[in-house]
Amino acid sequence: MKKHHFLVLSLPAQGHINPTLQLAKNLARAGARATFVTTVYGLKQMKNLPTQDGLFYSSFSDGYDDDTWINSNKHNDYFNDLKKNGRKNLTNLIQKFSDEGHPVTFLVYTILLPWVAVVARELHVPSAFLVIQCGTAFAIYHYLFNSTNGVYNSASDITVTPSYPIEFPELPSFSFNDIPTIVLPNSPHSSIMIPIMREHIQNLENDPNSFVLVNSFDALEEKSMRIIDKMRIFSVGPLVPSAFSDGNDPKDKSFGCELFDKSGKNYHQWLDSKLESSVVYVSFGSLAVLNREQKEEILRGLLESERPFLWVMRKGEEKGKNKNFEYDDVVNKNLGLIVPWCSQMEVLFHKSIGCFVTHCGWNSTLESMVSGVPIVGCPQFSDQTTNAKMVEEVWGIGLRAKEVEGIVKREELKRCLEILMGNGEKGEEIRRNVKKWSELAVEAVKTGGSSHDNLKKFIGGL
Ligand SMILES: O=c1ccn([C@@H]2O[C@H](COP(=O)(O)OP(=O)(O)O[C@H]3O[C@H](CO)[C@@H](O)[C@H](O)[C@H]3O)[C@@H](O)[C@H]2O)c(=O)[nH]1
Repeated sequence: MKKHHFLVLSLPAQGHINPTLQLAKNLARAGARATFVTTVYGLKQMKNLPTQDGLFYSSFSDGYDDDTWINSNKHNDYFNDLKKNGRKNLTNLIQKFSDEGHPVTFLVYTILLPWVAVVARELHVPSAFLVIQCGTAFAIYHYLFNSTNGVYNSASDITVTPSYPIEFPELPSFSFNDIPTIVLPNSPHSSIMIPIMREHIQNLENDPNSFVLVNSFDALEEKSMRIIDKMRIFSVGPLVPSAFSDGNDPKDKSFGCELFDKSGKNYHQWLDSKLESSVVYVSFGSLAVLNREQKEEILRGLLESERPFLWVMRKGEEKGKNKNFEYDDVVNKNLGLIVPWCSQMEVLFHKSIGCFVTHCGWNSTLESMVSGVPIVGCPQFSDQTTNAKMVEEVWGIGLRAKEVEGIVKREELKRCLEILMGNGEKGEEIRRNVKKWSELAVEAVKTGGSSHDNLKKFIGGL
């Protein structure tokens, strides 16, 4: 079999790096050469990178070598510069690899980098879009942007409102509230994301040398994947460290790159002191910022539900504009533990964890599923709304908390926790589903499982 050299590209956001780097590790483990590539600034932030045979790192300049795009409030300018600088600098990087005797044979790129497909086409290198959201979100993007009958298929108008709900065979209806917010007209991100998603779908339609890799698995989303014809799609997930999934590489215990400082607090010891399945784990990922009212309601709900909790509040979130937040009270009275960051996979696998209150970022959703922990979904933006719907209505592994004027109130949180962690029938049914999906997820990535075989087929067919 031809020895491939994959460049696997991601922007430096935690939720993007984790699955992308994991795919690079899996490709290297399958015998290929895999180079994980991000921006110059991003690579500088990535400390203690995992080492593995066949795994390498590199970077290209987006023109912002001393800062991160996430801090910039001029996202439109950033994405224009990224495209311009990225195309030129990635082309140079590919030439450099060729000069050094490691020609690039395949490009894999993530959601914010659609122009990589153009570089691939120009250089006659095949490429794949790695979908790091759920396959159903991708099916929705395809529905909206495909050039045959997509609502947004014309290059200009992004103010058109598609008619909702969207109906797909064998899936529940997707109303306005269930669609990834990034493609809703007038959402804060739509002026950037609608053109990006259109570009992705149309690049894939126009390039016979293109593939789609999805961080999902066949049993979980085959109905959604069936909606899209004429694309070569391989589900290769869940992309989580091997020690937590297929077990083939017990040393692979973490994604391997954390952009946030972990706590000095010993949350492991704290978790060890708690009863089995008694702790509520709360985290809203690496990007979402909750407003003060929402934090108060979650805090009240947790305290009133009288269950111990471990809450990830990224640095700065607990202070500043949230002055009245009773952070110190919680810490001083040892009611729960608030940490600025943690090893989420390890936490989810800890026997004391009984439930995950999450924004339903796709990584958190999959990680919770693999670990067998039921979910209270409190989606904030992007694909999180779609994920929360699937969690509740399709996979039955949790509940989507209901909002009142955009806020999940304390009573609602208490209600969800009581269902998921109490003794009622509904909770038992959800816990049974969680166990089922956890087993199926692990089965998919084990040798001979669908995702394992899909990756082999994908590499073997190139
Ligand atoms: O204390 C923490 C908190 C999080 N994580 C990890 O950080 C990642 C967070 O990813 P995700 O749950 O997907 O959330 P976001 O960081 O918000 O991810 C962005 O990217 C995802 C992938 O495209 C989207 O699904 C989300 O909506 C989008 O907000 C996960 O792997 C977690 O394990 C930690 O390791 N420690």
